Amino acid sequence: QDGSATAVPSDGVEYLVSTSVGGQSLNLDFDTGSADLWVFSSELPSSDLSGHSYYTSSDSSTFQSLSGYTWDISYADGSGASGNVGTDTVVIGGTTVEGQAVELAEKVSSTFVSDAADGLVGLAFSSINTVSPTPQSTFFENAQSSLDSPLFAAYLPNNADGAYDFGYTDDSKYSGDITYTDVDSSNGFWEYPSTSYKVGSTTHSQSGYTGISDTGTTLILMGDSAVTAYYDQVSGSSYDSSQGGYVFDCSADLPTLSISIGGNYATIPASLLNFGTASGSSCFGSLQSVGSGTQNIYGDVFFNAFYGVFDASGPSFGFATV
Ligand SMILES: O=C(CCCl)NNC1=[NH+]CCN1
Repeated sequence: QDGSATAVPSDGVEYLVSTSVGGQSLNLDFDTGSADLWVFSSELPSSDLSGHSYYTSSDSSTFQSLSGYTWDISYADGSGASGNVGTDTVVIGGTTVEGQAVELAEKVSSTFVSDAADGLVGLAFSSINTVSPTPQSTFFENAQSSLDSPLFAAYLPNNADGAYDFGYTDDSKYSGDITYTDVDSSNGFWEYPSTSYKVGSTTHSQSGYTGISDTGTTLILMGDSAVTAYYDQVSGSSYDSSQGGYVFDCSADLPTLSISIGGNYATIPASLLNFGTASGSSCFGSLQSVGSGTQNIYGDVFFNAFYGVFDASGPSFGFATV
């Protein structure tokens, strides 16, 4: 059954979706860059639970334990969590999955304790699900057969309520056409070639690079050559290790950044490339370094500008202007 769930921006870092797990409501972070559905649970130390809603399996009449199953995930930003596993009924918007693998946290890293999310819904491919001894399917994979089309879409406008649509694309949320590109899911991500970019109107190549569409990452993370090329065009910008990235004067005139998605450019407006005040009159850039490797990560700032369509037939990824 198709449906749409509201995604609420939370302290500018993520978008949370109210989700029912065994009849218990939790605010979860939908993450197209990972494939585990995990929740804060009553098995955590009580000191980790303050400020969070959490799942208590013994309060759910539909919970079934998966005896001996465990999970342990580490994210690219260094955060992580681990615990045990069961199944329960999960409802998101109008879409229900019975027997969904629900990963109960027994441990979470400090970032999650201080973060608003009560857990994550992984929407990447189950080839990277961390459950042992048997990787589990994602909510989307389990829901696919009940959807009109095997796709979901992310609508995450800047500083405003957005949505995740399941089973259909909603043309009231974008303008123009949706441009699709083939996805290579061999690494478990919604990944595609991303071999060039533009800083303003100047084109640069980044041969061999790919991009990953990742709603679980906040910023746009690219290779150091692209980041350097961009901030070379922002007078007064600098890398400030104490702030953890590139900063510039808040009055700086920023160029646009166009990223290639398959063979097509998506242009991020300059306004979205200023992530906001770092300290005093210095502002933090929405473009930062991904570090090593050739996989760029296109996070929520990308989705602030583009409606993103994740289509399992193909698979393919599509984008359209918000
Ligand atoms: O871990 C990544 C990067 C995958 Cl390429 N994204 N997902 C996520 N969830 C929490 C922090 N980051």
